[in-house]
Amino acid sequence: MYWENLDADLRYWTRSLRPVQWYPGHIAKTEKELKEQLKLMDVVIEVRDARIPLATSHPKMDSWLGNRKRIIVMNREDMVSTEDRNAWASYFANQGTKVVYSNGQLGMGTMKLGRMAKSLASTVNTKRREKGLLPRAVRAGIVGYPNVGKSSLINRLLKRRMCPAAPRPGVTRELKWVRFGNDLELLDSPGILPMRISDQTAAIKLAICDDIGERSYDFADVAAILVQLLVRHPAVGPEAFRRRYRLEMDSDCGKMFVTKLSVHLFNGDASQAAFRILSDYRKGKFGWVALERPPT
Ligand SMILES: Nc1nc2c(ncn2[C@@H]2O[C@H](COP(=O)(O)OP(=O)(O)OP(=O)(O)O)[C@@H](O)[C@H]2O)c(=O)[nH]1
Repeated sequence: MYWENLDADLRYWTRSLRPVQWYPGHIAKTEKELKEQLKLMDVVIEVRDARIPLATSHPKMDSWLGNRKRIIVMNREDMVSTEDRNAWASYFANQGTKVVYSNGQLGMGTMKLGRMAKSLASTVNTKRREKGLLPRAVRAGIVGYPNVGKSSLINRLLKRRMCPAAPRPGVTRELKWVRFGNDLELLDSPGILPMRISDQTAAIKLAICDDIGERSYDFADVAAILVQLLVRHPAVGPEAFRRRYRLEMDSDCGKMFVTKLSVHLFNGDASQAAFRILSDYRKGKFGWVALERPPT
């Protein structure tokens, strides 16, 4: 029931909030360049946040890819439960989509990703050989929303720090080619986002998961929605809040809880209370739970 009602609830809760919008100049520039560069790719590696695989899928990606081969990387696999992971694995398997689960921080999944990219693109060199040409390195483009872990994955694949990785969105500013052995070339790119996020439920999830610039949203609004999501979540519930903050939930209204916590711990500063709740979710203090399950 929880997952079936979630989107309708979210739409209802977000309808009166200030829209979350974030489209910094470097993202606009990237989108243009990336569209050109994608034409050169043999395979595209699309990195998503495993907690919100739908909200981190770009609406234009399918049309940019055409019939180019694609691998979906579900990064931050450590931040979801086994049930979440299994649900998405069978969803993608049913669609026939190639998926790799990974942890960009520890490097899990990166070897498999490298192997899969090379094998998916092996036809490139078969064709070249037929034409009497020498083989060339396979070109793989790594694309995805800001902060989902693209640079971390590349650094892990290469086993060295080639691309700056940081715990905030918008760090990678330029497209950058890096070589992986003799047979794979990777293109790291800054995060991309739609110019207008038409679906505000997706925008709120991006804010909760720290995949969008902090200045684009109001902490207290976003934390209030997160509380409402978690209180209803079968694996979290009000008890988790009571234990963590030693505070009773008087209702399932998130805004009221944020206010109560602010009085209890932060001299009435709602923004600080909201930030605490958001960072506790991001650190897994309510357990590792995804915010999306596959559509049924
Ligand atoms: N827990 C966890 N953290 C991760 C994982 N992958 C990356 N991170 C962290 O997430 C943050 C963002 O990672 P980056 O690699 O900078 O993300 P990016 O997609 O290149 O970001 P932009 O440069 O904004 O496009 C860093 O603090 C990483 O350490 C993961 O699988 N699990």
